[in-house]
Order: sequence, then C-alpha cells, then structure tokens
Amino acid sequence: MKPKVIVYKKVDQQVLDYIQETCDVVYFEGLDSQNYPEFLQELKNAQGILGSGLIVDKTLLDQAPQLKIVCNSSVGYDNLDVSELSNRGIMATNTPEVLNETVADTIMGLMLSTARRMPELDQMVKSGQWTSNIGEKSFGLDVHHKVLGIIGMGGIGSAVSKRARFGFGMNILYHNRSRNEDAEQKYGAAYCSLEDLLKQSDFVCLMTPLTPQTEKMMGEKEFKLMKESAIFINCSRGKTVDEEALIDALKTGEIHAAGLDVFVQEPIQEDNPLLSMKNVVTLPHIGSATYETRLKMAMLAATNLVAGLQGETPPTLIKAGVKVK
Ligand SMILES: NC(=O)C1=CN([C@@H]2O[C@H](COP(=O)(O)OP(=O)(O)OC[C@H]3O[C@@H](n4cnc5c(N)ncnc54)[C@H](O)[C@@H]3O)[C@@H](O)[C@H]2O)C=CC1
Ligand SMILES: O=C(O)C(=O)CO
Repeated sequence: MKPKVIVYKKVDQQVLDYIQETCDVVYFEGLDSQNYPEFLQELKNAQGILGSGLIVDKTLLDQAPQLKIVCNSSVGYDNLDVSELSNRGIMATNTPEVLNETVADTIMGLMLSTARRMPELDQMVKSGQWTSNIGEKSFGLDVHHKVLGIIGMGGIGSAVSKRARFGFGMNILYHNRSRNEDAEQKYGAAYCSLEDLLKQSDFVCLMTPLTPQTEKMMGEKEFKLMKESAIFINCSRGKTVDEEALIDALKTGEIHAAGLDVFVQEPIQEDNPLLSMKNVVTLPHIGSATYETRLKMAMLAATNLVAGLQGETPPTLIKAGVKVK
C-alpha cells in the first residue's frame, strides 16, 4: 500500500504527478479555518506533509501519530519545532539554494525602488501630477557605489553581494555568525561587528533566519546606530525586526527609508502605520515568488518527501537543532 501524504499548498500538476507515483496524496490548495478540521482528520494517518508556513509543534504532532516526514517548500523553517520533530524521530526538510538568485533579485528591486522612490513616483505620474517643473520632487538617492551591509551572509546574502558588487560597484560589509570566506574572496565582502556595519552602511539588508537569537535583532538601539540617510531592507522574517522601533525610526528620520517584504503579522493589518509612509516600499512576502523558482522549490520538497518515505536520506534534510554555518 502506498503511504498517505498531505500536500497543503497549491503546487504544479507535475509535482503532484511525481508524488502520486509512490504516495496516496490528499491535496489542499491552501489551509484556512474552513478546511482545517478536515486537514486534522486526514493528518491522523498521514506519513508525510508538504507545504509551507504551517506551525508544526507539539500540539499538531500529537494529532499526527503516523508522521515520518515534514517537508517545507521554503528555505526558512521557523514554523517547525525541529527539536520536537527530532525527539519523535520525524524528519524535517527545507528548500535551500534553489531560490537564492530569485530572492536576491527581489532584494535588489527593493533597494532600487526604495532609493529611487519608484512606487511613489509611479503614483505621481498616474495621478496626473507630472508637471514640467517637477525637479527635486522626483529626486532619490544613488544605489551604485554605496556601502551595502548584509546581516546574515548565507545563500541569499551571497547572491545579493554578487549583484551589488559586480552590477552596482557597491562595497560590501557583512555580519554573520561566522566568517564567510567565499563571499570575502568572490565579492570583496568585509566582515565586521553588527555595530560597525550599522554605522557605516548606506543600505542595511537583513537576511538571517528567524531564531531565538535573531528575534527583534533590529531594534531601537540598532536603528539609532544607522545613518540618517540609510535605507533598511528586510526580506528575512518580520519578527527579526522590532516593528514598533522601525516605525519610530522612520517617523523621526533616524533612518531614511525601508523596503520590506516581510512583517510581524502577515497579511499586514490595514492600520499598520508602515502602510501610510511614503518612504516605505511594501511587498506581500514574495521574495521567491516566480513561476520558475516556486516550481523548483515544490519539486525539491517533493523529492525530499518521496526519498524520506522510501527509506533514503532526503537531499535537503534539516539536521536536528539549528543548522550551523
Ligand atoms: N522573503 C522571502 O520570501 C524569503 C525569506 N527568506 C528568509 O531568509 C532566511 C535566510 O535564507 P538563506 O540565505 O537561504 O539562509 P542561509 O542559512 O543560507 O543563510 C543565513 C545566514 O544567517 C546567518 N545567521 C544566523 N543567525 C545569525 C545571527 N544571530 N547573527 C548573524 N548571522 C546569523 C547564518 O550564519 C547564515 O550564514 C531564511 O531563513 C528565511 O527566513 C528566505 C527566502 C525567501
Ligand atoms: O523560503 C522561504 O523561507 C520563504 O519565505 C518563501 O520563499
């Protein structure tokens, strides 16, 4: 008998076909309050689940006695209680590397659109406010040849460095848990303390995973250290930032602008002050959201699922505890 698995996220038909060769698939195109009871019912005898964002903790696992593998279709796995999974002998996998270049494109887009005020100027043109003497009203800040500080120089940070260094002639500073010699050699990235990075950078890009150590790692003190002309970019997780402190820093002019793909609450609440700030560019958590990359991520997640259930080591198995780089 084929093992039963649940796919709880919309995936391409070819991904479903591949899983169905060896598994019985229960398919939810997404989970919401309506179908969640049905999902829990199916979970009782499921051996694998594939999707992204679902909180997989003790409470959920208590309702999944047959579970052998949990496959995230995302590189971030802060939704998984990895030690609880490991205590129960359940494998967990994520999708590193395949999205690096796409997320790096998004980050460059956020840097450019924030520094050059593209969404705001787009609105100005479309609402008929393009006058012949528009002048300084349309000015922004240069991106090229500025200093870019990357906090979290992993796969995505390195792909951003490549673009920034060779495409834009930027100088790269970085702060990481440990030295990344590859990024130093290839992109001339210079390792420094968080404090020095914040003081010296024109763009600060946060790209760490969300862990107990990185939660609110950008707070009041950190924003105060940044230049008044600096732009803050966050494409990691909303909770790596103290959002109240970010709002204050933007309001008081402690920092110049922010480009954000992620928020403490997603979807963002309508009354969040960030939504009414002209110097903030917001995106709906679409860092990796291209057809090509989302397909690669789902296919890698499916490969992990099938391998794990066939007794092989999944290609991108998360080691118990936090991955050390
Ligand atoms: N907005 C979006 O759509 C996306 C968001 N992400 C987020 O970006 C994160 C990073 O992704 P990757 O670059 O692929 O991961 P990665 O694991 O390759 O790189 C993360 C880097 O952060 C460093 N780091 C961890 N804790 C740190 C700390 N306390 N201080 C300084 N550095 C620390 C690690 O040493 C590592 O070099 C993911 O975990 C995910 O949360 C990833 C993809 C898309
Ligand atoms: O991969 C991740 O961690 C995301 O946030 C979505 O690509």
